[in-house]
Amino acid sequence: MLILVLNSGSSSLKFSVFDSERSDEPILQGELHGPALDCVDQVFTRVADLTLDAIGYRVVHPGPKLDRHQRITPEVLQALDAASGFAPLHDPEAVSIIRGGLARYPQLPHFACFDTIFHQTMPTEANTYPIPKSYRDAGVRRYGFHGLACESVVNQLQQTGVPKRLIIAHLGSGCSVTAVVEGRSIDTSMGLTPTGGVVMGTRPGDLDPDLILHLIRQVGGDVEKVEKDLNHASGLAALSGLPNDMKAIRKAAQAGNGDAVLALKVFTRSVRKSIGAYSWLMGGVDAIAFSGGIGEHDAASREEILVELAEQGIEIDSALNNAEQNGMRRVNAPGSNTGIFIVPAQEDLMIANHVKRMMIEETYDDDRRFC
Ligand SMILES: Nc1ncnc2c1ncn2[C@@H]1O[C@H](COP(=O)(O)OP(=O)(O)O)[C@@H](O)[C@H]1O
Ligand SMILES: CC(=O)OP(=O)(O)O
Ligand SMILES: [Mg+2]
Repeated sequence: MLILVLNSGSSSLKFSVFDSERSDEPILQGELHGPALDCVDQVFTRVADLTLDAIGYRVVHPGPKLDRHQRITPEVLQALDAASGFAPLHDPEAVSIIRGGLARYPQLPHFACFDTIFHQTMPTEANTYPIPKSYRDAGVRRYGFHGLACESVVNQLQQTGVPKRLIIAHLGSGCSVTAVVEGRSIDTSMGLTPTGGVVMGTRPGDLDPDLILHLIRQVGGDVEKVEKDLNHASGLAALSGLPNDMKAIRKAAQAGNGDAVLALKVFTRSVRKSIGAYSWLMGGVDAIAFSGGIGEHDAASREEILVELAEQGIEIDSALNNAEQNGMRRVNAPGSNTGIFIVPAQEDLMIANHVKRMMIEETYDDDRRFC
């Protein structure tokens, strides 16, 4: 079964093709940057010779109504259009990519897999905001994102046994920290939207709520401008004055650029605070896993986030942390009570697995209908 997976993140369109009966390794994979529809056209050219069986799309925010990964129908598309305001950096592009896919491959089944599903195990006290009931009744709650990435981290850690109390720091263009107990999300830093939580590439993370009202007043009530500034022009990029690229920001900081140095300090401090809070919440932490472009590749961020925690039993091994390696690996010092892992996010494989499962379930349902 050949499954094309399209993962549109805030800074890239990643694509993979899996031969799902044969291997967990994709037969084709790539990453494109630029306008979503140009990127998706390039993907369709690259896969033109393949006989695809299905397409799976990553969608960040499904809105309040869709509560499972599912086949894309006109009703699902309508719900996703309505949800676009919840994730302005992600959903409009994902929906236009889906429409491009439906137009190019009308005969194929298309499936949407959501970032939120993994976090449905959060207890009510974790997903409830202390705001008036009328808002809560209209779907205003913590949803949590990067769920497919978190699911893939948990799956990969199964090789060595999933630690009971795990914290996942998914640090990519968007960044989040998730507390996981026995493989299930119990709390996560992103909230109603993927703009909240820890500091990110172009997003600020959590802010004083009245700060946002203050900004809106400051620009004469122009909500769209503030929304754009908070999603596209904040975070590491705003503080450093550089593009949203950790490699460039690190290089500038090493060359003595004070704004870049401050940006990195604000970023690593916010992730460290979030890890600390979840460790306290769980009564301790057995393992910390870093994933995402920064989490996987930026050794300095990992080191800065976990510096001087040896007394708390959390100690990174500098040589292991700086070793040029790929794949899942353990980088804690031998004496560290807490395991420290680098785990590549495999959102694409999770989507392919869900698509395969949904296709099998649909066949089974069809069989039953024929009985
Ligand atoms: N080798 C590297 N060293 C440091 N940072 C890296 C490296 N590779 C990627 N990154 C950073 O990872 C971030 C993008 O993460 P990624 O997970 O790919 O993004 P997306 O959220 O779009 O999926 C960028 O800040 C990028 O600079
Ligand atoms: C939810 C989110 O922020 O995703 P990404 O990191 O891919 O932009
Ligand atoms: Mg991503």
